[in-house]
Amino acid sequence: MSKVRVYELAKKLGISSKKLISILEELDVDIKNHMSSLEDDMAQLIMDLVSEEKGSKKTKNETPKAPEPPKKTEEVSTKPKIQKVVLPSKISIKDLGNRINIEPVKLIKKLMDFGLMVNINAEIDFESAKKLIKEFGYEAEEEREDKLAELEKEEETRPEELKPRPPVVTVMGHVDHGKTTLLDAIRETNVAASEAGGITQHIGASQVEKDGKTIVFIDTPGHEAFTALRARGAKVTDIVVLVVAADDGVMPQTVEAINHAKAAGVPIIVAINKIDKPGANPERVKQQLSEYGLIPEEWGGDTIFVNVSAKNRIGIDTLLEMILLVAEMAELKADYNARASGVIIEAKLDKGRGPVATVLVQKGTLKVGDAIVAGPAYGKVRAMRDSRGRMVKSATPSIPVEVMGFSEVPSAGDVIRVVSSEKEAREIAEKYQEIHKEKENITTPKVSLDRIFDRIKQGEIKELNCIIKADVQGSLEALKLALEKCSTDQVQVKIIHGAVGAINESDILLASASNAIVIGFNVRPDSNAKKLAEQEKVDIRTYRVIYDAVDDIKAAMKGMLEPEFKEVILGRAEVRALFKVPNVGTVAGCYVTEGKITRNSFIRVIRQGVVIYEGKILSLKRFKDDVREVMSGFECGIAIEKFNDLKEGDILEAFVNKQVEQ
Ligand SMILES: Nc1nc2c(ncn2[C@@H]2O[C@H](COP(=O)(O)OP(=O)(O)OP(=O)(O)O)[C@@H](O)[C@H]2O)c(=O)[nH]1
Repeated sequence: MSKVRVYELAKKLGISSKKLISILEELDVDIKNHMSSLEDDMAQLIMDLVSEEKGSKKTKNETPKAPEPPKKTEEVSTKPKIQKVVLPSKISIKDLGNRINIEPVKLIKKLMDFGLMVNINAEIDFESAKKLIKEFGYEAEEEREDKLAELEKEEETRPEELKPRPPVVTVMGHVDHGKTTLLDAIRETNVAASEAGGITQHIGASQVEKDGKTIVFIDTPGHEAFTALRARGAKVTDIVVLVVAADDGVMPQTVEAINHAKAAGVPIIVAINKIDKPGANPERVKQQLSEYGLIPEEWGGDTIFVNVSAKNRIGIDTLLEMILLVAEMAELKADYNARASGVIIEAKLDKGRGPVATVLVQKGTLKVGDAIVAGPAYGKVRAMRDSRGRMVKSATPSIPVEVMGFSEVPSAGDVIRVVSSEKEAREIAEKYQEIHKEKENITTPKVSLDRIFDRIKQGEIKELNCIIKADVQGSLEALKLALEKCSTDQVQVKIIHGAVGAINESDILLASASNAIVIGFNVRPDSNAKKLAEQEKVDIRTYRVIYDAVDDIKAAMKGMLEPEFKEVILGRAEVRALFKVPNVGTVAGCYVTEGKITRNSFIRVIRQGVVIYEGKILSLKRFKDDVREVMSGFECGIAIEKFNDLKEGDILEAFVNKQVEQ
């Protein structure tokens, strides 16, 4: 089939262009109108889908969920038996259909129910394939050629072999509250006299000793780095030290850090810093933190607070003692004799030494000479250095080491494993590369409001995690309460983070790591957050009325979310100058930074991430002429109906509401 226009295809299929356009929009196909051309394979897919739909309407007796009869059965049985199939770690929809003798179009439709839009040649991973064919009465087993799966199986814990391991600590807190100074203070006070003058190596994590016990600190402070690793599936940190400056108190990033640590289920120790300062008020910090559930022991809570001055090296010893205490209570243990594995904390290409990576061993003992694999990188441990720069021959659980000998630079968050030979390491790395090089790598969709109901039904979701960002504290509190009240017996709505301000990258990372949706009330995502959300497949919903948000959540939980209108963002422009024009009002001289602005679009005025007005365009001009649209890279004059309070630097977001056909 050659290229075909939308209206031609609609005619061929005997449906209206409007209906076809809505199908295409469902499939995320980028089309402008009924004159747009479609690629061959897309046209073919639509034809298959529509004819399948028509077919299934005719044959009413067919129950699509019933298991297909097994292809070949040795014995004749009356009950449909669950068929086992062996599948590779990646398979195309087409091949999968062939293997289980089910038309690929049926598989595509089922995937659409799961929220995945794919074409017939798209490859899905084993887990997705397994879930998919389960719907058709098949059970999938992964092909044994996947050595990683074997290794993972082998990694099952042997409780009798577990021995205590050192805690791994991440320092978090608001900007300038003293995270870096505190880490420096900890490292310096720990350098033994004999080593004085010895330079601490920054390899990504540092090891310090206290009373003969070891504590490991992650060198990059902050909750972003912590949650980024977590979003990649790596759980590294055992304890969070939350630094709060005694003269400044709880600030927005203090709250972010608390919520990121809580979402990860990691215990928090509070270090009230800068107690040397004249304005220091540790009691006020305790009071403030108690509002976030961090209640000091003397007030009947179970959070440990330590007063410190990172600058004057006061309280550091006590802090270390408290870390050891919390670690002891957490009973951190690992099997020192298991096959070694760990997480890459940091990696780089060193001019002289080639790829080097800092590894935090989590299990077993990593030794020089071990064959290793981490994502696409493999090799043999040539040499290892500890955080003091000393060459070491082995590294036990929790101990950070810089490893040399990788074929290429692995990524932070990759799991490193020891395997039996370098050959095996190479094979596993090649397999990994093969799987990951395809662009159409399907990641499991995170929670999306549209698909909530399906996932509730499948028992996948018991808690609906939400992150709320709002323009003011009052609306934040109101929305929190209103949403929490939406909880039902089956699903609990849980607000894992709420704050005032624009939706930022850290919110998206937290959502990704915790499978949460992000709700913006009168605020918008900044552009980095928007990009990251697309990449991480995080669902962002923005509202201007609390009841709309509540209605949507309720409807999604009942499987009745039927948005009548879908908002489509056309573009953004930045206000660069303002002019007062008689009979018109304020005209903003703008520069279109993204997409386009059209005369009939709606405009949203955003100031520092907060939506301050929504309305219609009154006039759109290029020089003296009224124009229908202005593309990105051009300047224009915009006046907004009934709104004159524009300021330089405001962002004007143009959008239209498209009706979604039911
Ligand atoms: N008086 C006093 N000043 C301190 C103390 N700790 C840190 N500071 C100062 O506070 C400022 C910020 O400290 P940093 O350690 O850079 O803070 P940070 O939290 O790492 O900051 P970011 O990395 O920017 O987030 C620096 O000027 C420090 O010298 C302290 O205990 N007392």
